[in-house]
Amino acid sequence: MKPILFIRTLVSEAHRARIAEHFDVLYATSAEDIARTLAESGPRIRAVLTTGLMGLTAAQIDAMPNLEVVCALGVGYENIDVAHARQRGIVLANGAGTNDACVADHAFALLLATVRKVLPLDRHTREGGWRATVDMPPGLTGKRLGILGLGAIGRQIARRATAFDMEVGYHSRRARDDAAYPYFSDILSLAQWSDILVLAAPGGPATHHMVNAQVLDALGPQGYVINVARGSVIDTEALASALRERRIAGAGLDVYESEPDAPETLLGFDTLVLTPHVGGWSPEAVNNSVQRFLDNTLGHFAGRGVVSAIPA
Ligand SMILES: NC(=O)C1=CN([C@@H]2O[C@H](COP(=O)(O)OP(=O)(O)OC[C@H]3O[C@@H](n4cnc5c(N)ncnc54)[C@H](O)[C@@H]3O)[C@@H](O)[C@H]2O)C=CC1
Ligand SMILES: O=C(O)C(=O)COP(=O)(O)O
Repeated sequence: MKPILFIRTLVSEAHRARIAEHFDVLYATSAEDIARTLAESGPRIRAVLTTGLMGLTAAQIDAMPNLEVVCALGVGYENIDVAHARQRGIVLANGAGTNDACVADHAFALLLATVRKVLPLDRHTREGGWRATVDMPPGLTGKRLGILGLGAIGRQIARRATAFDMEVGYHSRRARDDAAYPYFSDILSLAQWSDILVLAAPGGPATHHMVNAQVLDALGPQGYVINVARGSVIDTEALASALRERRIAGAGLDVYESEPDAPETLLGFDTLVLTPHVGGWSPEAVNNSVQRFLDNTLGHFAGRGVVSAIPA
């Protein structure tokens, strides 16, 4: 008999079919359907697939007394009640390293579009404008790129920046022995040094509003911020004020405090490039993440353990 898996986040039909070779799948994505599934089948569920955004609450965990393993499809797990799950002895795993290249590509897509003003120039061209009437956008060569979080994604961003002949610096919880880039012991000094600040650290309380008015002012009127991490890392109101008062030059955002909506206060700026949390979204990256989910859960049920446990 296959173990019963509850998928509580959007997963394509093709991927669900692949997963169903190994599990009996219960699939629910709306709040109502999730509540009904838990009420009807909670005790039968042995595994859950969710995401950082969709999470899993303590009450939901308690509705599944025989739950053994919870997996986040992607890397982030900020809305999974990890402490509660651990208390219950539930194994936790994520898709660490499955989408890093894709997210780094996307960070660069946002970075280039923002700094080289691609969207306003596209509009200008379609309206019959030509180059004499627009401000010259800056180039990237020789610019300083500051990275918050030199993990899997941060390193891929650093490699790409090096290929663009940019200087790279970073701030993480600690300096890394295996990275030659200059380390800054706090975000403020990194922002003071940087022309462009790229955020690639996890969400959650430790990074909440790390990028505030002071950090944006340290970046300065020629500075840019790119966020592919989590919306909570930037104080949205402080960013809106800095853009309105031109205290920074622009921003590129893939993630928001108000997901799944982009905040109203940001929609009017043409110094801003927005995408709807698609940084880890490519056929290749999603395939990797689904494969990792299978490796994790099948490893667990075969007694080998998961491949990428969420760190303690
Ligand atoms: N836009 C998107 O679609 C995606 C966003 N993400 C976000 O990016 C984050 C990072 O992903 P990975 O690089 O794969 O994870 P990772 O775990 O490999 O790297 C995280 C890095 O952040 C640093 N960090 C953690 N807490 C910190 C703190 N309080 N202050 C400073 N640095 C801190 C760590 O030291 C580490 O270097 C994920 O947690 C997720 O929130 C991840 C994938 C897709
Ligand atoms: O890997 C991550 O953390 C991501 O943000 C990717 O999105 P997802 O978790 O698949 O909703």
